[in-house]
Amino acid sequence: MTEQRPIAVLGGGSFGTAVANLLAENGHQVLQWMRDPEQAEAIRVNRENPRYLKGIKILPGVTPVTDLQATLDACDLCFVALPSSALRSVLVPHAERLTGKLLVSLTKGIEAHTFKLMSEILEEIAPQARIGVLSGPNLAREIAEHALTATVVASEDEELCQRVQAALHGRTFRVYASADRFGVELGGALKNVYAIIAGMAVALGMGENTKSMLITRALAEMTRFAVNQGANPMTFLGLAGVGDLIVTCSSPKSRNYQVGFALGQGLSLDEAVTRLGEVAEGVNTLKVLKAKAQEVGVYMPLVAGLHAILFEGRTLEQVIGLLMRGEPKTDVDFISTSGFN
Ligand SMILES: NC(=O)C1=CN([C@@H]2O[C@H](COP(=O)(O)OP(=O)(O)OC[C@H]3O[C@@H](n4cnc5c(N)ncnc54)[C@H](O)[C@@H]3O)[C@@H](O)[C@H]2O)C=CC1
Ligand SMILES: O=C(CO)COP(=O)(O)O
Repeated sequence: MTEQRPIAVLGGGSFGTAVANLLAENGHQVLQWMRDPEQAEAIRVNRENPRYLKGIKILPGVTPVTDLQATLDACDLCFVALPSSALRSVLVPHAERLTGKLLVSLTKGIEAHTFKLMSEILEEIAPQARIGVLSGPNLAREIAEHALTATVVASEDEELCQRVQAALHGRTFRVYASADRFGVELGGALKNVYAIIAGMAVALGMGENTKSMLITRALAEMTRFAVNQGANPMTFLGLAGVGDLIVTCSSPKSRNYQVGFALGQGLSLDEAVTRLGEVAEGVNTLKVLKAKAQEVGVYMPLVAGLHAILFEGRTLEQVIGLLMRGEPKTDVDFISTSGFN
């Protein structure tokens, strides 16, 4: 299935640029929309996005554009790689143009105040659009450098999944399909919080046992929350769950991990975010997730602990003490404890 019309990628950051290049590599004409005309002009002239993906050659099939209306009119398939804080405000003025389009969110965040995932916002803005998400262990720079990578496209709309697979499958990029849009998207949003904790642990010189404990307990916590919200826990065993959790909690290339690392080095949250200069979705997700977990009564000690350090004036030592001395629990939530005599 070849796309007859150009494909849109909304967002001029690192992930939008990496995905635009992948599509162009597969022979598609890509309109990459960004809000900054100077950035678009620089990419047009130099074929590089120096602020967000320095050193990566942007292929001729990618055209940087700044007219969102014209971009949406020209395309049927549209990937949305905007920060979660911007997605709604960018698209609301163009709601009518989205009817019938295939909108695929690449954004891994949760909206403050509404607790909506990005595809839910898309659905609300454009009820007549066809909606999907793409999520997985997908560091933008590694994709751009052609590291072998896999991801998940998730939608109830099977044809949408097939079109995204056809558009993105390539020599170094493999796309799996899932019908569990909610679970896939939730996994991508939640793991950012734990990447901050993992970065912090590394900066503090903690060992591999600690990292493994963190990742595994993070998975337990994420899954517990997801099940409470109605998601299928099995999805968390896939690329968009444990896969993304591993890469983001292990890689200094992850921006959330970098924020955590800077915090572990003693920087304040503001300093850490400023030093990064890119989107770290986990900071906002932490705030909304802590409130939601409390509201629905889901036990999320790692989320509560990081929140206490960043926003409630607790010290790391106090939080570690509380976590390690917490009452004994069973290992895996979803295995019945009736096996004990
Ligand atoms: N970079 C990565 O490795 C991956 C990122 N993602 C997700 O993709 C989303 C976008 O992230 P990145 O591209 O990495 O961010 P980035 O920090 O590299 O770039 C953000 C881009 O958004 C633009 N932007 C900010 N506010 C805007 C607004 N109001 N209107 C229009 N454009 C605006 C900025 O100008 C910049 O071009 C995030 O939700 C992230 O979690 C998902 C997978 C991998
Ligand atoms: O989502 C990502 C990898 O899958 C990218 O993570 P960061 O936003 O932390 O860089």
